Amino acid sequence: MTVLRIAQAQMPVYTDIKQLAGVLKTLAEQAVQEKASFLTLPEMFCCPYDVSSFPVYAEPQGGPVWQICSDIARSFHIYLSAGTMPEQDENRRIYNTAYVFDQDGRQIAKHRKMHLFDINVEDGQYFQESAVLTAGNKVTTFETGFCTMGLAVCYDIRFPELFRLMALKNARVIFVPASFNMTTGPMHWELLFRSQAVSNQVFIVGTAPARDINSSYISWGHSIVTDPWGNVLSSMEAGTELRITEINLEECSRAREQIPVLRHRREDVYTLKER
Ligand SMILES: O=C(O)CCC(=O)C(=O)O
Repeated sequence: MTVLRIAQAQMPVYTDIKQLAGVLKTLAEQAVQEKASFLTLPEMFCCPYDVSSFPVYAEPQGGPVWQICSDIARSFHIYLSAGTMPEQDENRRIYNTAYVFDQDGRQIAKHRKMHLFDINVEDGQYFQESAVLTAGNKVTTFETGFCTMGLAVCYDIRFPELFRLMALKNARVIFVPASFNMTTGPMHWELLFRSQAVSNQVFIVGTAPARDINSSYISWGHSIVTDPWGNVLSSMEAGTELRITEINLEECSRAREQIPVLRHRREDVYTLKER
């Protein structure tokens, strides 16, 4: 099948697990009514985006929020890109982790944010994820009934090598749960999504939390879908919204045939390899 419908939930952060379960159920119901095959959630949809909160809300893979997501995917028979949540491993290390579940509720992908968000912009945003988080070290692609897809988290979008490696593994759609801010959002959000999409001739689906001006970190919102030609197919404002976007996977092949940049790489001069 070449056409697929993606439902993106730009939603507030819910820390109460019962409330979260109810909201996700409603979102999944609406997504299914709209004939979407995928539902996507934002970065840290179940935990304030704040270094002091990550250890408080961290759970192991298979924990309560993970279980709710798996149940939602299975009950509504929908693929779920379950944003990210703080994940704690057996050594008490904490990661910013994205999971994807298939329509039977099985986990089919897991990506631990590979590039930690440590920035300090003069008169703007400061953040130091590395104060509490550990970086992942795997490039993540996975198979679906539609095509190979990829997964990255927010700041990862600034690293063209990662996106090129996913494209070389034949990813045609890349999910990016993300939460840019009021400094870097207006400057770089759309530019980065468009540039990674056009350079690698992939669809990129960026899903952000709804803006909450009372939180310590204010989300830019603007959840987005970009296509393999670098077009913006969908772009939200900052508020809560469930947005459906239809994508035609044929566009990936068309872009790659007509402007064959992946084939034109000069591997005799430079190489990019995954360790
Ligand atoms: O790269 C940026 O400007 C924002 C990144 C970010 O907010 C994040 O990684 O959570």
